[in-house]
Amino acid sequence: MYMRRASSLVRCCLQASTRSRQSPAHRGPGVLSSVTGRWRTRGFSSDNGKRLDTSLFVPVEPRNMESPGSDIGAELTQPLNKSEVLNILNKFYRRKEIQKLAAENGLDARLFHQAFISFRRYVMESDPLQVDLHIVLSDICCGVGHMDDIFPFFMRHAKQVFPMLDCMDDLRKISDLRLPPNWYPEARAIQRKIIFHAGPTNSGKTYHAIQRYLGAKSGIYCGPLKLLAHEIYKKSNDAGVPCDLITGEELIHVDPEDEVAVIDEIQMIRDPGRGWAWTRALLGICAQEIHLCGEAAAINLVTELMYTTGEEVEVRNYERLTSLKVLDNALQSLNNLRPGDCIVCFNKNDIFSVSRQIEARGLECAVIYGSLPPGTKIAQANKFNDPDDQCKILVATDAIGMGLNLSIKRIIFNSLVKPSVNEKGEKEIDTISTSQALQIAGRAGRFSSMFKEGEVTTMVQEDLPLLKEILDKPVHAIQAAGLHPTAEQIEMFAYHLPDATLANLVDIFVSLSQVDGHYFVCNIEDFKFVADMIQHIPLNLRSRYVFCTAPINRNLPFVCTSLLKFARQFSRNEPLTFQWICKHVTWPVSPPKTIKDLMHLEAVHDVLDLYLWLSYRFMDMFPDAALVRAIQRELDAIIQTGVHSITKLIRASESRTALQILDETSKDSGGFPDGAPTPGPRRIRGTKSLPANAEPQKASLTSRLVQDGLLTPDMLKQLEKEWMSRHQSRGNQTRLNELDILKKNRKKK
Ligand SMILES: Nc1ncnc2c1ncn2[C@@H]1O[C@H](COP(=O)(O)OP(=O)(O)OP(=O)(O)O)[C@@H](O)[C@H]1O
Ligand SMILES: [Mg+2]
Repeated sequence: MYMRRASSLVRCCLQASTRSRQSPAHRGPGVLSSVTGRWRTRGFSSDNGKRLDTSLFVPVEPRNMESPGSDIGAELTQPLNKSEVLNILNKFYRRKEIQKLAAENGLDARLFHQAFISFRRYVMESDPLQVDLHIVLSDICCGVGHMDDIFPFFMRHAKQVFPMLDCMDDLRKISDLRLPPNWYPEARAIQRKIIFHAGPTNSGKTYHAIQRYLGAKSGIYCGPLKLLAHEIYKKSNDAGVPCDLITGEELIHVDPEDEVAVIDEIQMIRDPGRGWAWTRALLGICAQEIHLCGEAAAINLVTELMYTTGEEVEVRNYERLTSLKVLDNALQSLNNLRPGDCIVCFNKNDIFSVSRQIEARGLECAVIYGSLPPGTKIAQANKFNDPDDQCKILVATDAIGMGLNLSIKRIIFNSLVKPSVNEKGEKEIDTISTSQALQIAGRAGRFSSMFKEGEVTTMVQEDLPLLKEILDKPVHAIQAAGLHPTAEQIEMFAYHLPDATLANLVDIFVSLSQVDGHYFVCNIEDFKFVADMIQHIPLNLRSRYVFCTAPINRNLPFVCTSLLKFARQFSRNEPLTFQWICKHVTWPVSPPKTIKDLMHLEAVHDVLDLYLWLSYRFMDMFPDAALVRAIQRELDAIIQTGVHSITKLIRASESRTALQILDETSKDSGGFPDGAPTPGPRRIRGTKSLPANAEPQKASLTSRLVQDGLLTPDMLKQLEKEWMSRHQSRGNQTRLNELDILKKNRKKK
């Protein structure tokens, strides 16, 4: 997220490259030597000690090499006996010397096998066979040649199947990420002053950096959360210093140099998914003064990185401005809530469930989670912050977890486990880190708020010792900064490997890449996901790369299919007009009636965000940004009213959910799994999720069964289990969410 002090919105359009590409295979096989001993190149287990994953090398269908016309080989020698040739080839494959030689030429066992299969097929199926190879095979059949003489031909073929064998040195050079500072010559051309504002949460780091930003002639602020960016945006405009707001993770290059740049929450540089954006900002921003704000754990790394740019770092340390106390008692019951409490959950379902229970106690609460539009988040935050508003409880995800200034007295962790994606791109569920816990806890007792002392605790007593343990752990110094291959690097890779898909290119890139100890390559799963999704759409590489870096949530099917449609329309060179996008999102939209409607509207908001993000990059093809921004604001307002009465939506969803799930269950299982109902209680008592006014004659089979008392709680549980296992594989996230809500509500009963 970037904020720029300038009067007009800054835009950037990446230029599409039209450079023609030529595959190494087109350059011809070169001169072959039949002296096998001379076929030595470097192996792949590589100079940097890192083993290349050759499973990423996707074989390419070899191009037709035989000369047209008559079978000159047969005329010069004799026709080949195919079964004899097959026998020779198989022996060739099994020879230890050949395997060793192949390995020395870059073919590990896997590649050797794949290349051989392809070579054998080529030899057996070519008619006529290349003259030189025909002669060599004929000599071997006659006992005047040696089997090893096949090797050069085999290697020539292998290089066609795996073109990267021929350009490993080039590929290694391109993917050498050991000097990232050199990627930003404009920034290297100026001497920047780096000031690091270090300290715990709520110590005034951002405040001091922003004071300088406000005083400068021009400036840029970069931060991790939309809500935080809005906070700064508002502060700036309130102070009479106009500024613009740009969202999206990509650093937008603009020509003029700024006087001041603020990069907030610099410790995010270690983030396995997004760290690269901080590295890029730190190394690439052209400003006379760069103000970094964040945890002291980043000081050493930043100082080391700045040695390589020749820039000195001035560290300013801050102390916490207010006290923060970890309580000895958990909240235990929502009956113990007090004004100024914020319950932090790590998934949306818990948000809905908790807010519903709070409302059932006659209390009003504000709700903030990541996928809400900024306007809605701000409205909810304002409502909670407003001393005259009766809404004094906040239920939020860690969307409030960094840098924000809210009127929170006490943070209550609903749980301490959070799903995340690790360095390898794998999903994990783990307890939150000390840094995350400190950041979230640090929202309590903000200096600027009415609560000058912060408190932190958990929902359940058993979690409290763990919270204390997490908070007491030292935050280790950050070791490495994230990197991401640039468009230029990928483009150079594509030049050498024109037949590889973009996802395959980045995989090979990451596998080959060399980084020094100060950096790591961020996980690229989201990038690859989009790359695979749009692979079949004809796009030039630059445009394809831009689409792949679009910040989308790949768990939202509507957003993913929208990106796909955008890319398709783009590839046809048909501008995505306002009418087109309205039709696509079926604008105008109705206010949400259920949580599912709300989620859909959030996804529509994301789609409009995507449009705007792409419009910065491709102005001509996404020409109606102003109009889209206008309907996005309207949509934000519609979502705001929905969230305002979120508990009503939850209630509506609950009653629908029960029937929907039961319907689904009956459809999927074809009625009862065992045929006859088991004996037991005749009625599910207090199942509030069934509508009281359901008409028996119109209700679904399952709801009638429930009403007739033929479905017992145990049977329902069993059905749910089966339904879950059937649907899990289909990734029907919304339904599962709804089911979760239902289950939690039943537990309450
Ligand atoms: N010297 C000051 N004068 C007035 N207000 C201040 C001062 N220092 C900090 N504040 C206010 O205190 C609050 C906390 O400060 P700030 O947001 O800068 O903390 P931080 O160290 O950046 O915290 P975090 O690590 O959570 O981002 C803000 O509302 C800020 O405006
Ligand atoms: Mg801050």
